[in-house]
Amino acid sequence: MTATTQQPPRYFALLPAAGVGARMAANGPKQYLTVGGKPMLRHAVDAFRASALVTHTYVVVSPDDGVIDSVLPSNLDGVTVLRVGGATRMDSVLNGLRALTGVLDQYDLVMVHDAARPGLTPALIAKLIDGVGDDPAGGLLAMPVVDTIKRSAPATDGSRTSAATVPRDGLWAAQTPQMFSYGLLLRALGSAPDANAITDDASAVEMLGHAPRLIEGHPRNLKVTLPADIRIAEMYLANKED
Ligand SMILES: Nc1ccn([C@@H]2O[C@H](COP(=O)(O)OP(=O)(O)OP(=O)(O)O)[C@@H](O)[C@H]2O)c(=O)n1
Ligand SMILES: C[C@](O)(CO)[C@H](O)COP(=O)(O)O
Repeated sequence: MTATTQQPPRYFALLPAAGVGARMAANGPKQYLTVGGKPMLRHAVDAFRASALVTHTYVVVSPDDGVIDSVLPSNLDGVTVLRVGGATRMDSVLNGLRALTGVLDQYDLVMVHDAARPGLTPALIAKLIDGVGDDPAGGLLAMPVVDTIKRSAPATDGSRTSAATVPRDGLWAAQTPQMFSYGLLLRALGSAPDANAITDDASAVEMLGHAPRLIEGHPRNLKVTLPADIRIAEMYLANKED
């Protein structure tokens, strides 16, 4: 009888960083805004570089990006830039995965993380990896919803009214990283019907009938979306314990 050997899992990071930051309305893409002393994208990349669990980090930028070389010099250990960004977040992630054909194995685990979440830490990366374990459906960081949730309706004067209160039981707000095997994520995003309707990776995996695990994240891992979020992110970045 021959003994079978099982390889330990390999973990990779893939950061979509090809957005324009329309809601931030800054002078350029928000992932390059300085928060807590360095570009937002650099914080996110450095969290993966600081994690002993992560083999390599890939960053997806627009083909015509003129800033990335100054933020991630080509001699930076453990990081590769892929100039294959697309029109939507889903397109950028899918293009990045396709560019890694032959580089990643279908069982390799890929953590997709927004460049616009600078508060990620190696401890949160380890918590996700530990929480998902060997679940073939993968999983994601997320936060249980704590506010009372309202469904709005338009008022005659153009403002909004509260039409109903939606039970918040069981509602979680998705964060990233979201981690899946390379093969599953490629299949899920490759078969998803509408790139504009897929706002995160887990939703494409759910469409294949899988139920990814929810692992509680942390408020410090907020996505910087609106101008006011910059100050909140800086508050967390100033305090490594949060
Ligand atoms: N075509 C796109 C759109 C988004 N992203 C990335 O996806 C992440 C999360 O998206 P979001 O916060 O929506 O970023 P933007 O699309 O830049 O912001 P906005 O929707 O306000 O334009 C960001 O790191 C962003 O750079 C991407 O790689 N490619
Ligand atoms: C992936 C994500 O960060 C999870 O919260 C989010 O879905 C990004 O897209 P959004 O359009 O900014 O909600």
